[in-house]
Amino acid sequence: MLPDAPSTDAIRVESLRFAWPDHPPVLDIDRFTLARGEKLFLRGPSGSGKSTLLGLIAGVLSPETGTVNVLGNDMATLSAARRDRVRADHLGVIFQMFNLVPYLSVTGNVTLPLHFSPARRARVGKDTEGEARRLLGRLGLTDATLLDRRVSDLSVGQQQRVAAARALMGGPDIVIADEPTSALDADARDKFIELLSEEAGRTGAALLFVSHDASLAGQFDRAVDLADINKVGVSA
Ligand SMILES: Nc1ncnc2c1ncn2[C@@H]1O[C@H](COP(=O)(O)OP(=O)(O)OP(=O)(O)O)[C@@H](O)[C@H]1O
Repeated sequence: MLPDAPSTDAIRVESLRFAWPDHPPVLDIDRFTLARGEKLFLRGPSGSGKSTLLGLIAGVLSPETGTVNVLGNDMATLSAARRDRVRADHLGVIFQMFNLVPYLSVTGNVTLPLHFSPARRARVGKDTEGEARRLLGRLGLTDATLLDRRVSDLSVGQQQRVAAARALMGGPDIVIADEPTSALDADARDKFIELLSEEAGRTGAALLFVSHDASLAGQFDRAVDLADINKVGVSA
């Protein structure tokens, strides 16, 4: 695979419009950027289009008009295979509902991205289970007896740490977190963001953290309100 074109932006969205089929527009954004290595907080109320924007950035949705550029790649013009490759090699996503594979162990879930990305596997080296243990430890899951347990047996807070370790596995350039802290109390939430941010910083990954909770903004380099960049108003 050819290297991605150099770009100072990790994500650059320009003149983006998107509507779900048979619905009024959800997003109309002139410009939105995430710099490489930047830790950005994106706030917006429920239903304002945050997950939709993340779907466009990840290339699972296509804009009606405009461009979504990820690490120099215009996602809409890539072949489906190339888009999958950009996603697998460069993006680590913590989903709202975690999307862990329930029948796999903790280690099996954390090492999963390596099966889809030779680039990420190469960055980790041979000891993939050791790296899974290290990441889980850094995120506060230090109990070694958990590693072989099915993720469905874990608490929500523990599952969240597994999801974060999976996103960070193999040093992606961009870590995207879609409202992953709503199940946690304030102390656990702040600690989780601190650890996630530290670990992303260690590898120079950019962090895009999305939430409705404005009180989290102080933990990031920069905060953006979706309402300030999206020309489609929220009626709710
Ligand atoms: N698959 C879909 N088909 C049709 N409409 C959708 C679909 N997914 C989301 N929407 C609509 O798009 C709008 C934005 O939803 P989205 O999930 O992006 O918001 P959000 O800000 O992430 O909300 P939340 O914080 O509750 O997750 C909502 O009006 C929603 O009903």
